[in-house]
Amino acid sequence: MPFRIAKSFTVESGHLLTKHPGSCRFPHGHSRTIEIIVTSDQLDAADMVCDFKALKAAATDAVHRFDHTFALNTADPRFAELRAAYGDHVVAFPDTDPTTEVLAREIFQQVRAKLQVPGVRLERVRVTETATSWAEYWE
Ligand SMILES: Nc1nc2c(c(=O)[nH]1)N=C([C@H](O)[C@H](O)COP(=O)(O)OP(=O)(O)OP(=O)(O)O)CN2
Repeated sequence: MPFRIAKSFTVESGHLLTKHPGSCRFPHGHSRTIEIIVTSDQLDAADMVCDFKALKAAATDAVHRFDHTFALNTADPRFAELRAAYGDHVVAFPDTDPTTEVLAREIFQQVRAKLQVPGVRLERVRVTETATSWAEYWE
């Protein structure tokens, strides 16, 4: 797979980590960059892996889910109350903390299901947490 391209997105994303021993167990937010990275053995008739717009189309819903929303473990005692108050702006993670690793896995699985370009493979998804930390998921 000698060719690799990526499309990046930025979201304003809130969460808390119920299992974290430090300050991350309290509500806080991140300006996250989400990178969708795909590979291909060859270029198409337009001399591209695929149009960047195809990556944007495949990733928009998965990325938008985390923009100006709050990701929360359903086991958090306040989950039901917050979901009732804020609806889909509280994104449910069943009995799982929405760590950066978990977000990367979730986005990877959603984008892979939507990306339908012959010969193009979703290689990985990288999600930043802060300016100095990120997580990737691939299969
Ligand atoms: N492996 C992971 N570790 C941590 C996660 C995570 O999702 N995966 N998340 C957090 C917190 O959400 C925290 O906001 C980010 O942690 P960190 O990078 O340590 O942030 P700091 O700004 O405190 O970094 P410094 O470089 O130490 O200032 C924690 N860990």
